[in-house]
Amino acid sequence: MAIKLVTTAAELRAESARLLASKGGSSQGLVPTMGALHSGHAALARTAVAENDVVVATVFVNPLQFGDAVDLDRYPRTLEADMALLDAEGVDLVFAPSVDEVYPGGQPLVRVTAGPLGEKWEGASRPGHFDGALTVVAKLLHYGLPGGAAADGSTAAYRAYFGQKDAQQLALVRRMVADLNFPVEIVPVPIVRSDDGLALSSRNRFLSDDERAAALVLSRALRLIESRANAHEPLDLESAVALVDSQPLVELDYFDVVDPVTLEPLAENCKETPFRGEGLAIIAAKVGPVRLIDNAPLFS
Ligand SMILES: Nc1ncnc2c1ncn2[C@@H]1O[C@H](COP(=O)(O)OP(=O)(O)OP(=O)(O)O)[C@@H](O)[C@H]1O
Ligand SMILES: CC(C)(CO)[C@@H](O)C(=O)[O-]
Ligand code: BAL
Repeated sequence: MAIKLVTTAAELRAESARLLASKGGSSQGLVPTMGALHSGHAALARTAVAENDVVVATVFVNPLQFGDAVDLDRYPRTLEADMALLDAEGVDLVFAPSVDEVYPGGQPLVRVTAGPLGEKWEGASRPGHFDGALTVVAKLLHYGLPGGAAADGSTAAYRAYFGQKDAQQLALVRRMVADLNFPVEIVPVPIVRSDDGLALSSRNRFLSDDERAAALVLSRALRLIESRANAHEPLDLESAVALVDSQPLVELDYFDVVDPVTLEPLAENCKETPFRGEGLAIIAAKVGPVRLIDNAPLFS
């Protein structure tokens, strides 16, 4: 394997500086993950490798963003397989720190607050989740800063890659980077799905065969809304909700069409009259033991 594993911030900076110097590189990409990698993560890594001279992936299951201790304990940890997947995509470095490395004094006293955008949708079901996620993303973005400077004193361009599957997380990361002037470009990567439409997620492995089959109703409901938007028809959310509700193994949490930046619901008249404009259809549901999220951008 060409890929190298580092576990401390000091090693990461030194290796990043060494690689940028040896490749004569002028850009570094960061791919933050919680591990248990699948083809969705591979797409993030592939995009980062195509656009940067040096690519760092991080694998860290962040306790701060889990409200539920059971969810944290059972979160899959598969570092060896993760390294092989990232190596195959051409990633240079994997940063997989311990909890002590990231939070040496225990839980941090000072944290990032996600604000009102962090309290709706996923935030309403997972209180504190986005404060925890943004706090670690802030730290990861700092860890992943390109090491060293080129001989002419210039520093490398810096990009970080996030999946559109976690649309609220992406919107919040963009706000944090804009509001707090982080020197990094945030690059969104489209959702990767199974052939049958299910959005890939590390948690899908906890679905039974029946639950997995039932979970397909999420992407089907999104496709319904998407086809109506494309045809400039009224979105008729009620009938899509009824489709989800017809599936007894699926417990719907929310389904709405929102502004893609603010995540505020579009006005009712935008949903009830022939659709024109831009929106994001978002859905979350519990299927058996797993909370699933999915979304679809609408342009018309
Ligand atoms: N199917 C997917 N398509 C594109 N990006 C994805 C997909 N799944 C995850 N990602 C992105 O990968 C990054 C790391 O996500 P994470 O490690 O939480 O994986 P995950 O599969 O979303 O896990 P879980 O669903 O269990 O939270 C995030 O930016 C996330 O949006
Ligand atoms: C961005 C992230 C790696 C922070 O822990 C996590 O929320 C995730 O995997 O989406
Ligand atoms: N992919 C989002 C991280 C989480 O579910 O905690």
